[in-house]
Amino acid sequence: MAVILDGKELSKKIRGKLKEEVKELKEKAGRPPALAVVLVGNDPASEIYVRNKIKACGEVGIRSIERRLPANTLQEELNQVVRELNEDDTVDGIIVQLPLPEHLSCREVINYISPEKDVDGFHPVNAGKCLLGLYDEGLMPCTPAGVMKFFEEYGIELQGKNAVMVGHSNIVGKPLANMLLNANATVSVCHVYTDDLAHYTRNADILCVATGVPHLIKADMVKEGAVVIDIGISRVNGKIVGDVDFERVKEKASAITPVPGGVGPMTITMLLYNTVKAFKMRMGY
Ligand SMILES: Nc1nc(=O)c2c([nH]1)NC[C@@H]1CN(c3ccc(C(=O)N[C@@H](CCC(=O)O)C(=O)O)cc3)C=[N+]21
Ligand SMILES: [Mg+2]
Repeated sequence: MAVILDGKELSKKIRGKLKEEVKELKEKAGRPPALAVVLVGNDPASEIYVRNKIKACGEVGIRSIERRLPANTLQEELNQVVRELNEDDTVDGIIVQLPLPEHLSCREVINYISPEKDVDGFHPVNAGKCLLGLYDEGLMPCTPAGVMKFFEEYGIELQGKNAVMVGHSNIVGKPLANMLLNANATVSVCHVYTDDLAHYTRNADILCVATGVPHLIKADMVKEGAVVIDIGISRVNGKIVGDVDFERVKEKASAITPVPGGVGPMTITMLLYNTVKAFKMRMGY
């Protein structure tokens, strides 16, 4: 049976350390690190995610600012809100909760976020630093960074391993594939158009899946002893499920992340981590 990679437990450990650090930083700077969350419209899932992020900030002592805008906000108005947050010296991190209403461009607003406050790591400047492996010089996207923390924490070797990334989104698949490559894994990137997906996944020592297709990965698609990272999150009949058939795959894998309780909590933990990092970089600490 596989080792369960526990994102709640690892989050607790990292958040505990962050809380201590925030306390010291607050004394030194005379103010705490601050995260601004911009939420456009009232998508119920986004409301929950934003609430969870704000709660997590409170738990480690990060100040949070919620900027709520109506669903019919114009692009120019949204861009303007970001510009104001860029100029506010007491704000260290800015995120614009996705997805945005149809008429708004996320690419356009992300380009307005000052790269040093881009705690989602979505700005092209941070994407470039991620590509180059300049992790310390910028802010890395939270979900891929959280996955890399699992490998670190559990001593999972990447060098020379066959790593397969299923999913090629800009926020997860591409940056995570790139981080695995920077760690000297041999990386294949697959996606919904891949012919014979199982051919790739069966050869994976490290299998990362971020497609949003519930239970796409069945046990017969997984190599004995593989490390399986499930980054999918869907709701099926009111139940949260990942992209991996957890119950069967866990019998075959050597390590696996559950959904919920795996990558999800680590995403929020890395958002807190990035906010503290942005604060330190901005203060010159
Ligand atoms: N600008 C922006 N940045 C994001 O990082 C971002 C976003 N927009 N839009 C939505 C997605 C999704 N996302 C998740 C974060 C945590 C959990 C999480 O903590 N999940 C829990 C379960 C939560 C539940 O019960 O629904 C878990 O997996 O255990 C899930 C999903 C961040 N996103
Ligand atoms: Mg076994």
